[in-house]
Amino acid sequence: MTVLSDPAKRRWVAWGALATVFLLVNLHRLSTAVLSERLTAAFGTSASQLGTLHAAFFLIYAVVQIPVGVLVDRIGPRRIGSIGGIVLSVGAIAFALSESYVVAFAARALIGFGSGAIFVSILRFCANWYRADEFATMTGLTAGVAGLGAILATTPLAVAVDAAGWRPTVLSLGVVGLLAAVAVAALAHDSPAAADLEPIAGVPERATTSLAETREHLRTLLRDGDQWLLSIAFFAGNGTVLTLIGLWGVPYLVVVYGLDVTTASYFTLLGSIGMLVGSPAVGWLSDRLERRLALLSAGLAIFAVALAVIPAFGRPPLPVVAGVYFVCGFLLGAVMLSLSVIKERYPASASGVATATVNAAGFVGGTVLPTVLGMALDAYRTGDTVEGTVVYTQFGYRVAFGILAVGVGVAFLCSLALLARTGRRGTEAPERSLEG
Ligand SMILES: N[C@@H](Cc1c[nH]cn1)C(=O)NCC(=O)O
Repeated sequence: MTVLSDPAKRRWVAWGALATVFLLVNLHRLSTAVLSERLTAAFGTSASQLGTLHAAFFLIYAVVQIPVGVLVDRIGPRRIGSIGGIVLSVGAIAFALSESYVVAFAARALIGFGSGAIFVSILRFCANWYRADEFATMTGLTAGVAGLGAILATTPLAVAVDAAGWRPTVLSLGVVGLLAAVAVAALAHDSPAAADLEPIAGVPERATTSLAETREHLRTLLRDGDQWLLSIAFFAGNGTVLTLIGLWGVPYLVVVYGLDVTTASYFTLLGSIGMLVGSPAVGWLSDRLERRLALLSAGLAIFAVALAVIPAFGRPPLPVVAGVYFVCGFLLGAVMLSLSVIKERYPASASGVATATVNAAGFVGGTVLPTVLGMALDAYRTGDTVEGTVVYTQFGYRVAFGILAVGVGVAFLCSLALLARTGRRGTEAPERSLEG
């Protein structure tokens, strides 16, 4: 048997193609920090226009999650994943060639639109090609790819942009994306049977989902208390990491510790490294221990306590801050278990829409929390700027990080409520549940 005809090997090649597209998603979504000066020079953007360009991606990404989940269940991850890859790559090419802010904005929106299709397609692909007790590992590995993308979007992207210019760099990413999307179409069939391969032991063949079934799944999800608890936990956990690593983690260090932006960004890099290692590690542990909710709860408890160190002390020693950033990135791995929990609460035919619903909440968190923190910090402006960063008082940052710590604390309480509800119900999940 060759790599392509052995289903146990073929799934890794196909996952690799999907993961390559997801790596590009993460590079694009976090690229604005490195590109900011060039974009300002190219389009004459103001700070708020640049912020809008960046935020538009996250908003569109969150909005398309549930429709993508529905489509992935009905049409399959191969078509939706490859179309998403093509759309985001065309968006990247258009962005690289754009001559005005309006065109650049539309192109960036297109990148967000196509990108929104990728992660949920990968999860549905994994549900169709991997056993239930491999799902958290695969989700964690995929989330680890996001950590790698976050790392590549820093110094490596800056080096490439310095060497080749921003337009050729983004153009090249677009071309690589097109090739990866073609690889997805060629390799990532919806199931082993769809690829004319033998079934994989322990992986049932999935039927496609009818429109009536999809409607019923959506109705059930809307009324499902477990879904809301998981979505709140994911809103706070995922939103906090996006806020810390993506926005406010650097200005806090610049203003409160007087670090320069480059040194401060090493700390957020530690957070991304935490994400890269923590997501696969926690996913793997969850599959080995056959525990989801207990690990989600323990992870959220440590996450909340670690984060609370900053508001509690205001200016803890720098190695402690480094540890906090790393731990927050690492424990995103525990937060990602929410997706395995919701998948196992629903029949296989709903795995796309179920995971998409919770993932959407995480990206609403990534859109709302940075703004909430910005509003809180605005109440504590000093009127000065350091290295182009607006200065807020140390107390302002204590309030801001306090909001995040309380949010993750609420997520922890949600996980406890889920544990209690699950304990009361016993093992009732329609699909195989790893936890009673
Ligand atoms: N690991 C997350 C992405 C992330 C980065 N910072 C905070 N969250 C992930 O993979 N999420 C799923 C997705 O759709 O990107």
